[in-house]
Parts: sequence; structure tokens; C-alpha cells
Amino acid sequence: MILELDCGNSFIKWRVIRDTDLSIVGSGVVDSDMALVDAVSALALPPKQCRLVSVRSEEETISLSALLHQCFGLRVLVAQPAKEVAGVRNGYEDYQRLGLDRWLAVLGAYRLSGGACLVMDFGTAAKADFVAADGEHLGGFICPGMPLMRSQLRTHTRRIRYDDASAERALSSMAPGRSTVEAVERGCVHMLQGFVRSQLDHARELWGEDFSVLLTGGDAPLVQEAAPTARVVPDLVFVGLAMACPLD
Ligand SMILES: Nc1ncnc2c1ncn2[C@@H]1O[C@H](COP(=O)(O)OP(=O)(O)O)[C@@H](O)[C@H]1O
Ligand SMILES: CC(C)(COP(=O)(O)O)[C@@H](O)C(=O)NCCC(=O)O
Ligand SMILES: [K+]
Repeated sequence: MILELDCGNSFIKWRVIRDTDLSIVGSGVVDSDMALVDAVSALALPPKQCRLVSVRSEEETISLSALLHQCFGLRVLVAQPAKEVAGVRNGYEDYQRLGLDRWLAVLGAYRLSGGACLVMDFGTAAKADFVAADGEHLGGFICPGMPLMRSQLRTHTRRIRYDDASAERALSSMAPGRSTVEAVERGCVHMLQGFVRSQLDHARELWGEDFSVLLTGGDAPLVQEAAPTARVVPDLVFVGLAMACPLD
């Protein structure tokens, strides 16, 4: 059993796969290290190996690795920046500065598409990355994702206040909002969908119609209608994680 972790800025995504056939035996999303320990403790079979990617601070990543060692005896393999993996060349001027979740999503996207691709990840931040047919990563774009947009509005205005339950209800339609919660939630989704459409325009300028589009991240379903031909791959970062951190 292999425990795989994707530590984003808001949540830790985890899954356990069987090392023999790579089938998924458990998965989930947690908001703290302790909640992760609880979830893994509840598994019928304990994991024997672990690999993780993190965009959190070095200290947080070290402390999570230590906790996993202490609780489960795991030695944790942590994904590191690289200039080139599996035919994909990191496009950043300083390759170590490219967010590792973006890098792994790029690796996974190129593996799955086998050609030019646009990969977009909707988490705390929204990210778009471009990979040419020959594996050259051309770079990408970062902007606030849904959690950041809504919290900025809530924090910096006096009259925008609403709870999570009404936020969820507000997204049952995309019509102009008739309440604050509808106006904000739908407005932010329109921003993300606009982001998606402009990335698609950019990809068409580069490659015509000859490219694949992959969507991932917790909020990918919110933008799917703006990219009708896109493939939604919730575990795209884990595809790249297995490529960057092979285990024997
Ligand atoms: N099952 C889920 N668990 C947690 N967050 C989810 C889930 N489905 C959708 N989301 C949304 O996904 C976003 C977080 O996406 P995620 O990719 O986990 O971000 P990050 O990698 O930055 O932590 C939040 O806006 C959250 O509301
Ligand atoms: C852009 C990010 C903050 C996204 O984090 P996430 O939304 O996955 O939590 C992360 O990829 C990161 O810290 N990147 C480093 C900066 C860069 O990629 O240029
Ligand atoms: K992420």
C-alpha cells in the first residue's frame, strides 16, 4: 500500500493505492495533519510507503513527514523541483520556483495527452500551464481561485457576509444574483470561467485546434462548462507524483 499526499494551501488530498495493481483503496480530503492521521489510522491495511507533494512551507512539510514517521513508521518521499522529467522541460527561468503542484500536473497532463496541452488547476489559486507537443513547458498564469476571491470580498467590504451553506445553494444557477451571496458566488465563478476562456484563446493562437485541455483541482467542476472539450482529471497531480517519485 502506498500513501500519496497532495498538500495544497487549503487542503490535503490523500489516497492509498495498492502497489501491485495501482488500484485505489481509499481517498479523501482533509484540512489538517491530525485529520489526515485519523483518516489513515482508520484504514483496514496500513500503508507501507509514502510519497507527497507540498506547496506549503519547508517547516510544515518536514513536520508532516515527521508525524507520518512517528504514527505509521513511514519514510516519506517528497517531490523535488526538476529541470526535466519524462520528456517535459520545466519552462521557468529558475526551475525551483515553479510550484510543485503545477509541475506535477504538467507532467501528468503531458503523459495523459501525449502532445500539446493546456492544464488548468482550480484550488486556492487558479493556475494555467502550457506544454508544447515536444514537451517544452512554456510557462503559465496564476490568479486567485474561488477561496481567495470570496475571502478577499468578505474581508475587505463591510456588507458582504454570508455562510458556507448559502454559498453552496447560490451556485445552483449562474443567472444574475438577486442576493449578495448569489451575486458574489456567481460573480467569482464568472471570473474563473472568463480565465478559462482566455487560456483557451491563447492555446488556439499557439496551436490551432491541435491540443488537449485538462482540468483539475477542487473547483474544476465550476468551470467545466467554459471548456466543453476538457478532460477533468481530479487526480492529475497524483499521476505526476508517481512519475516524479517512483517507488520500487
Ligand atoms: N470534496 C471537497 N473537499 C474539499 N474542497 C472541495 C471539495 N470539492 C470542492 N472543493 C473546493 O475546492 C477548493 C479547494 O481546492 P484544492 O484543489 O483542494 O485547493 P488547494 O490545493 O489549494 O488546497 C475549495 O474552493 C473547496 O471549496
Ligand atoms: C500558485 C500556488 C500558490 C498554487 O497553490 P494551490 O492553489 O495549489 O494551493 C503554488 O503552485 C505555488 O506556491 N507556486 C509557487 C509560485 C509559482 O508557481 O510561480
Ligand atoms: K493544489
